[in-house]
Amino acid sequence: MTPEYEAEPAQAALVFGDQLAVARQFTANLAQYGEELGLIGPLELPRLWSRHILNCGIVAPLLNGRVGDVGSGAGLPGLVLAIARPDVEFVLIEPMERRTAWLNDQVAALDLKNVTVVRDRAEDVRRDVLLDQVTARAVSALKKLIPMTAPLVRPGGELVLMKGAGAAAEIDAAAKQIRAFKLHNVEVLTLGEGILDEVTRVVRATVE
Ligand SMILES: C[S@@+](CC[C@H](N)C(=O)[O-])C[C@H]1O[C@@H](n2cnc3c(N)ncnc32)[C@H](O)[C@@H]1O
Repeated sequence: MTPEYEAEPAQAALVFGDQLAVARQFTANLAQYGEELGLIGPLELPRLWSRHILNCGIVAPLLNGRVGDVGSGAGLPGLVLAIARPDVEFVLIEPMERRTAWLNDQVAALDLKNVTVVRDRAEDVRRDVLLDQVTARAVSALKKLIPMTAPLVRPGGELVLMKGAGAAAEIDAAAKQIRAFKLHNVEVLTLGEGILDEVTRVVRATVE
């Protein structure tokens, strides 16, 4: 039996459009198996849609081409974004076997044609094909995250890193890494204002 979890908010239709049924199925699967598989804590169930699914889905319009998601874990944001944007190709990079097994199961269960799961640490991923953009959420502070993610991005591509209210302070603390990895146009974007109950912040930067 699926444990009780947050009822679907009205904003879900706005964020996922004609992909809503797939997003709904993924959310139900995460509610059913997420705690047992150690992917989410029990406290997340009452805010599964608002804190996790919508918070990730709102990033979808920023993406294009071939996007890597570093440290996908339960599929946040990588799987959610792949659901929202079937026209974009996603590479989910996650070192933990239990988590890649979950990600592969969900790709099959949801019949997603635009997702590849790579079991590896970001630092060890083969770089023969560079990505147009890289996303990450809750993996590490920016000064550690930049060296992990920027080398995966093609020249002119972007980092789109989900961050909390401390995003600007993290940018200040990462000044050295921003210079070393030649990031430009580093900005904090606030997404979902007037739509979501909790806004989403991303640090977006262009890789030289
Ligand atoms: C706190 S979890 C966050 C998971 C998911 N992004 C989310 O927002 O719920 C951090 C994830 O990053 C992964 N991770 C840690 N170090 C990594 C690395 N060097 N390369 C890629 N993934 C890594 C972990 O295995 C874990 O799944």
